[in-house]
Amino acid sequence: MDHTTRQTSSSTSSTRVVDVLVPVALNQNYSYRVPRGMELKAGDVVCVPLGPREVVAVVWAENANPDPRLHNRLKDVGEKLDVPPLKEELRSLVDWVANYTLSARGMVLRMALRMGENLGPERMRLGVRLIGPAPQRLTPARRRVIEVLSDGLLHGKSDAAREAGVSSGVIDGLVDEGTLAVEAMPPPLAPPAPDPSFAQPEFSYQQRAAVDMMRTLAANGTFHVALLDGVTGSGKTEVYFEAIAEAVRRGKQTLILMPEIALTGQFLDRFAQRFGVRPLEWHSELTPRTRQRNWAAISAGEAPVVVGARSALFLPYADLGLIIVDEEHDQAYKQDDGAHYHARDMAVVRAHIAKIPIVLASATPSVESEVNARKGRYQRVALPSRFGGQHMPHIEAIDLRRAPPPRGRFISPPLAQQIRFAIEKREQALLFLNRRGYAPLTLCRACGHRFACTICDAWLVDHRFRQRLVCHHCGFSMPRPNICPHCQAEESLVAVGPGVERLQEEAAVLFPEARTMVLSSDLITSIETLRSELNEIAEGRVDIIIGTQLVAKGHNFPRLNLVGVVDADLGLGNGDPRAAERTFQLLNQVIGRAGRDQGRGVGYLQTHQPEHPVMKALVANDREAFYASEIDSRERTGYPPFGRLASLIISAGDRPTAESFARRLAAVAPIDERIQVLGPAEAPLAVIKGRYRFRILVKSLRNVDLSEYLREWLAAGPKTKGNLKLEVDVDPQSFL
Ligand SMILES: Nc1ncnc2c1ncn2[C@@H]1O[C@H](COP(=O)(O)OP(=O)(O)OP(=O)(O)O)[C@@H](O)[C@H]1O
Ligand SMILES: [Zn+2]
Repeated sequence: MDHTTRQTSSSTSSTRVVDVLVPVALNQNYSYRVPRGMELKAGDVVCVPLGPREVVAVVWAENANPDPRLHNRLKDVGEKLDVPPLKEELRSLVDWVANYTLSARGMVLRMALRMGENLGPERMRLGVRLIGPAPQRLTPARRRVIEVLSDGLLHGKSDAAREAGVSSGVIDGLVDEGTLAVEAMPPPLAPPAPDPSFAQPEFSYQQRAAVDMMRTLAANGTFHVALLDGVTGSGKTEVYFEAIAEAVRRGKQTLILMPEIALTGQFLDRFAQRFGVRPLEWHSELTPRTRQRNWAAISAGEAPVVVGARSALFLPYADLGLIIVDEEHDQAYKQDDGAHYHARDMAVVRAHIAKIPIVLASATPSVESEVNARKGRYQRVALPSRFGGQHMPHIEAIDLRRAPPPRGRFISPPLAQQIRFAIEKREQALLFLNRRGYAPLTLCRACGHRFACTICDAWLVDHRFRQRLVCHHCGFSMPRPNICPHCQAEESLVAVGPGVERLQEEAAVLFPEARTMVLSSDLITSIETLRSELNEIAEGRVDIIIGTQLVAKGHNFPRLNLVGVVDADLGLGNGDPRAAERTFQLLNQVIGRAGRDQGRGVGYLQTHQPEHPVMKALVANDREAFYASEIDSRERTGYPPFGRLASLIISAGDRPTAESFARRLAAVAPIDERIQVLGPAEAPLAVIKGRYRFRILVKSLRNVDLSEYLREWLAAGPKTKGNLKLEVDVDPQSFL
């Protein structure tokens, strides 16, 4: 951002007052006087004093009737920043999301203002150029530098040092000798815009119909929701690229939301193959400087296509014309700390406010989107078969009651046999287990002592690679002791149950010649290393991939034909109303990694309940059966989308305080026959980080304004004091 041209306040103030929203945990606007000579309108980004600090904030409205008695106590707007104003469309979104989720408006605004305002101006980059003869004392290092610069062009100073393999001191020495000259580097050129005609693929007959719908939707440019519902490997990405191409042709910006940044690596390359350049990225791993540049490019309209994680939804696009939500069913779209919002749902809201089209893409749509498509509220764009004549994977259940693995092992004999065949055919196998670490529980064989977190209601998970026992809820960790702390027995501790690290150990014993790789979010050191590991897999340099849900979605590994789900029952039966949906989606996604390129994909589900409707639907490749039964049961029980839910989570440093507050709150819930208030009940995760937790579940008919009901209730209810905390989660995804 360029701060060089800005208007600063003059000492004399007019009587004009504006209402400003500051990005802190506050709901209301603050009034500020407008210094004489400063032009301000709604949406302008300003600096204002807030207590002892100056904060970047946004003018929300003119205050036509300021209270004259307050006038002398108001502070002046400090300065107006030279950035484009936040458009009406984005301000409405901030208000809408805050109102719906009961979050402070300032906290929602904050997501739009991640512009890196405290970084200061960019440092000028210095370059060097060869201008004079070689010096008398010509060391090998100096010779290498001269060689690198022999083209006579300006090279970045640090680039030149790196290329020549020397320290910057060697370069400075050559500058002193008059061999090289230092010059300022010109500012980096903006990357070229994506070229919509760069490399358009040939589409199959089935894809062509979908592509036509995508182009029409993007060309019409009005609010419209399409559900791009295509089986894994059907070419959804290629198809929605055509909507993007159309938006680019029309000079509009596109936002592509992805549930996880882990997925974006291969995606960036595929995008570049289609459009000639990579899109701009937006996620939490960007360096502050890149974030600053990208924010500026997005708000100036210089970024035609942005791919990002959920927070990218709140950026100030100059001219947004299309939103794509990839893997729309993914629960990672729900943010559960700070403002609780669902990025897919809020993306539909943004599209509606901005009057632009939106595409929700998935092989296993959420039940909500599926119902919307069935009712005709969303347009279904279907790709029912895979691209290039590839078959859908064949799925079989392995009944663990009949074919159990040997004691202390987790891979059943039939699955081991299939992995062996795959390796012999020089194909890859993926073992999927959604459990990080080595073992979910450690206990003492002598006294039965189980290692639990001291401040959470959770077992400590054994992480052998890090050699620690770790709490997955608060991050507490300790070395794995040699002696039981309870009975002092030696060598008595045993790992119970599998995690991905333990599976790798088992795979190494079963298939000693195979190259294995574990992929799990806790083992990722940086997004770059993850991307290179995923590349290694794609290039076939790994035989057995062992992974958590990190590998389940979106990836394209050409040599992978076998997927073994080690514990298909893991996500079922935990009391979560969405357990069946989640399990169906996740297993469908992970098995969908198989057989995408050549050969037939197969998936094996190790399960204790092969007769469960989810397993039966997967084995029969009958998604209709799954949706029919799930939709029917939601309708009967009044669960979303046929009814609405909200959670109130009350926590405190001690149990009685949390419980009594929760009871008092529940007692004053307004009576409404359309609404049920369930609880309070102790949360399934009763203690996290030393905080005792209770939950109240609110369930209503579909047509009730649940947010408004909650607001009235909370306004009348007891106030939180001390370390009591009340969190509101509208449309909860987690019930823990
Ligand atoms: N028209 C096409 N021409 C060439 N290749 C294509 C075409 N359509 C799809 N493909 C290729 O088929 C593979 C699967 O496509 P893609 O990844 O878009 O499917 P998808 O539906 O997004 O899958 P998933 O839901 O499993 O992530 C990719 O390698 C893609 O490049
Ligand atoms: Zn803990």
